[in-house]
Amino acid sequence: METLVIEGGRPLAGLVKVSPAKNAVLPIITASLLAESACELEEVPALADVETICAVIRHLGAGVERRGGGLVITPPDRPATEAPYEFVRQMRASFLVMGPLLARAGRARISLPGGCAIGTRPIDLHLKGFALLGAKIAQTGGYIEARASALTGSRIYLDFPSVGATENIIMAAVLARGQTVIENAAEEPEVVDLANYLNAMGARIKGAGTKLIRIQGVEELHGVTHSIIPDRIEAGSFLVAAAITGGDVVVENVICDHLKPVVAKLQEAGITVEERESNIRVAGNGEIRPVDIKTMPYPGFPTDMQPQLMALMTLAKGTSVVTETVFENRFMHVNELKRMGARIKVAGRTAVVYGVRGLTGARVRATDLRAGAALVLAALRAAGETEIGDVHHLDRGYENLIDKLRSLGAAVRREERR
Ligand SMILES: CC(=O)N[C@H]1[C@@H](OP(=O)(O)OP(=O)(O)OC[C@H]2O[C@@H](n3ccc(=O)[nH]c3=O)[C@H](O)[C@@H]2O)O[C@H](CO)[C@@H](O)[C@@H]1O
Ligand SMILES: C=C(OP(=O)(O)O)C(=O)O
Repeated sequence: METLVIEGGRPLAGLVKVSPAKNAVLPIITASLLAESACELEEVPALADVETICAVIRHLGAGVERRGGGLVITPPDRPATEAPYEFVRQMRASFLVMGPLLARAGRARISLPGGCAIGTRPIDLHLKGFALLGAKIAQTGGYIEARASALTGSRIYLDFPSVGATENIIMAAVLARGQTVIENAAEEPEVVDLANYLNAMGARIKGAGTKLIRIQGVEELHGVTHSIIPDRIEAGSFLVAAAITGGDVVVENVICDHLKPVVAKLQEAGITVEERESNIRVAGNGEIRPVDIKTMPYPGFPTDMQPQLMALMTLAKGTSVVTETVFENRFMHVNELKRMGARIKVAGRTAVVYGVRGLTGARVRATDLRAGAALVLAALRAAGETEIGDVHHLDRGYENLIDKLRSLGAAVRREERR
């Protein structure tokens, strides 16, 4: 088993550059299937999830080529229409090919994504949207099959502002006949980046970034060159790394607006945060005040930063309450943090974190991507050595994590251990 071994207790210092956003690049890669000609993405992070989505669209007939740090995607004239279990099992976001395939090929057969460590994660809202656009949906043998001879614009109200459903419906609707209106749409910056990409390709999407998105269908889309927004969750994770170690770090390549809820919580916790045009400096002074956190859809506090903030709160001077409203089971990191000396009690969707004076290194296991990030953060501050198992989860979403942490002075290495 591959593990990360971290010798804690070193304040991080220096400058770290954030990579392009995983959650923006994945739908953008699938949206490239909608174009009639090649698309170029200027900088694409080397992440396991990016490899997976590229394998999916290659399987569908697209050409995908690395060019420098970017990707050139040549969409197929007639895409294959099936995304098998092997891909969707590896990564749920593979389901984001369904919208483009319905739009381009009029049919799609995609393996039903299962639940995962953070929740059951149904796809009912995606399917409701496709059905309202005129698709016939059936489920057989663990696959969702959707067919539509022609999609027609419709009014779609989402019961919850699901990021994936908003993106998948946008991608299905851009080539539909007439107008689609998505109400209670997700407002996440990654939805906006996808809409900007599609609009540059010739789509007519208005209102992305608000709760009401209007899409006027067009005949066809053409290839473009696009640059992906910075990863706000990677950025937030480094901000917490500086805070938890009492370090002084400049996090470069950020859009400050996207980080408002995270920065606000760090400031409330007594951490010095200086926001500049494209970077944020964080200086921890060793003392962390307790803060309460409630995860919400954007612009609320992001669920993808909840485990990392909880790691910080384990060392606060007092008690914090963390409420997870987006996913029903996103507390798998709690027991692992407890192995390092944290005091946390969970009741339903609420965790009460009683700050302790210090954490100690231990053998722990990453159960998912952000749970893994929380353990890395705790380990950076803990006394002694922490060994984090199942690091493949971190490879999904943190590009060059070890090099970036080392450049800030962390003692971290990757090892094969039993
Ligand atoms: C690749 C990607 O971008 N992943 C992000 C995306 O995931 P993802 O797009 O899967 O997250 P959603 O916004 O769809 O999910 C939010 C909530 O809605 C529920 N739901 C969703 C769809 C549906 O059809 N029915 C339903 O009930 C989910 O179970 C969950 O409880 O947004 C999440 C919420 O910000 C982030 O944590 C993920 O990092
Ligand atoms: C939950 C996450 O990703 P995914 O939706 O791909 O599981 C994440 O990035 O934290």
